[in-house]
Amino acid sequence: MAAITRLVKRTPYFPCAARRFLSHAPPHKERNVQWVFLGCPGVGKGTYASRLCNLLGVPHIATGDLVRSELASNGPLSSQLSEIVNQGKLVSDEIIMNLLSKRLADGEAKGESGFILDGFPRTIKQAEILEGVTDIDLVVNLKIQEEALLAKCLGRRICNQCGGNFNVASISLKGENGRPGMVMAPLLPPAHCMSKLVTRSDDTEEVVKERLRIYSEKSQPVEEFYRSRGKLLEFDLPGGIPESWPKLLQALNLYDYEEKQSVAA
Ligand SMILES: Nc1ncnc2c1ncn2[C@@H]1O[C@H](COP(=O)(O)OP(=O)(O)O)[C@@H](O)[C@H]1O
Repeated sequence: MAAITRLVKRTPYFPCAARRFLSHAPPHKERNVQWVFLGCPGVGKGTYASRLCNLLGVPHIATGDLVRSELASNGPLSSQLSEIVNQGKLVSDEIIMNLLSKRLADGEAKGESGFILDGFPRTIKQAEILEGVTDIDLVVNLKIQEEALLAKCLGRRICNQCGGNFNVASISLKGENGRPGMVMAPLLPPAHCMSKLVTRSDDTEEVVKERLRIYSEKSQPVEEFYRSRGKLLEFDLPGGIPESWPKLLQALNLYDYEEKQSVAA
């Protein structure tokens, strides 16, 4: 992680300069996982990435969270960011690299190692920068049927006290033309969060549609970037968390690992 932090700090967005630091990357076996989660808005990247981070003991670094906390800080970037995010557009690579660099440096100071990145990289340029500074072991591309994405974004609720993510959408898609049906039960908060639920300002129908459009234009090419490097694991979510979590662990060869962890706990 030290190498990526150093690099991002010194050369926020120049991939060529970034490559010079590659030799500082720690040897593969001596470090924790360095994974990336890709997927459309609403697919559940945050939910599954944060569960895996708890299991593996690595930080969950979501660039969307970094953007939202910068926004909430009312710092010099706040009004610019608020305009971009509320239109469903992407923040510039330069701003994202600076926010990420700061997050990595803070984590490094606390002794963090490894990571799961969620929502980054989102453009080919970001993927190239990342490739120039560190080795990504695996990229998980989460997918669900397109019809569910909008409903999942509109149903998303966040507890403004504990930060927990919930979803009030109840999704039921019929199977057709060989495609299986899918049921996703709402993910309801505990009673003490109920009165504190808020909706993200960019989770409106108009903005979600724009985010989905931008995903297919700017972020889908990132899937191909990793596919061509043999790093992409495609994972079709079969339903909600109860069905999907065990299958995801199997796909990642972590099923036994989770059992051992829960026995040890
Ligand atoms: N890697 C990134 N590059 C550019 N903008 C980003 C990036 N990550 C997050 N953002 C900004 O933050 C917003 C929210 O991101 P995120 O929470 O990942 O939402 P979602 O995946 O649900 O669209 C994005 O719409 C975008 O404006």
